[in-house]
Amino acid sequence: MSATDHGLANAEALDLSDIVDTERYPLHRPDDPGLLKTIETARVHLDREGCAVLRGFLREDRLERVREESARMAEKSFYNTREVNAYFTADDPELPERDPRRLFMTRTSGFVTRDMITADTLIHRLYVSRAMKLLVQRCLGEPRIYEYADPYAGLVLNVLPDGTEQPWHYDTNEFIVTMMTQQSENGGVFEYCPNIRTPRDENYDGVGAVIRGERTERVQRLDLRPGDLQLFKGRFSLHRVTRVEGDTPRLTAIFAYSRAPDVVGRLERTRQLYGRVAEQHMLAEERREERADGLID
Ligand SMILES: O=C(O)CCC(=O)C(=O)O
Ligand SMILES: [Fe+2]
Repeated sequence: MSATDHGLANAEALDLSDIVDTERYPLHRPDDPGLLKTIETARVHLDREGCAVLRGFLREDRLERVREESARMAEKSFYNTREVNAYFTADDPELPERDPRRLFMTRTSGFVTRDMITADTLIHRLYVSRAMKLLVQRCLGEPRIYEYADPYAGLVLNVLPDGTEQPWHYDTNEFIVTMMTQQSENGGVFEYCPNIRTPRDENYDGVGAVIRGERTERVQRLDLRPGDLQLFKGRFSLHRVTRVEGDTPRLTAIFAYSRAPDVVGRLERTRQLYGRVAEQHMLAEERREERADGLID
């Protein structure tokens, strides 16, 4: 045990061998040929279809602990249910009924936020560690990535109990890193349509067909298991988590990193997702408003 290995979240940690399967993913040896190959493969998959999975990232003998920790935290989850389309926009009665902007689905988001995830949990230790950030930035081909400055959103546990789902949507951030910590008995499958839209073409016909269930050949189903690490670029790939069935909630840790430092979520979005806001959200919003008024910058 090194001087800095105190069993708490440690931003300098390079050796994660008590959490990560370092036989398979030797993060503490950045130039290991096997690791270089893993990173190269992840980059190819991310470029081609916006998704890469590092199977069995977590040590097998840590699966039960991470499951227990997250199941305990899940009891503190805040839930919010609303009707949304894939773009999170309001209904527009001027558009034809078949337009995907008019297809509304029930979304229940359940989240445990970073401030409720203690520094001794495995997911918190992973999130802040240097080794994890290095791995993610190398897989994405980014020069550097940062933790969110947001006191809630940087690390969250997503909770999907019986009967809930995450309907078809795009993400607003460039990429997310996730790790399932508890699988549901049935359902809860991650499905995605690689690059179904591009910056120049929304492809409303294709998107509408997928949402209505008419074009299943475009849909890829990912057999995710607890302990797998998933990297996903969700700006252009429509995706969902199918309805969970059974008494065991589907639990997923979401590790949010950004290309720029100091990212703080919007005030109203934060209130909607997590049911409350912190001082940082209010301050960040004031600064944004000042900038919009042209008073600073
Ligand atoms: O839980 C997952 O596997 C994906 C979640 C997701 O799509 C999101 O949080 O935007
Ligand atoms: Fe998403």
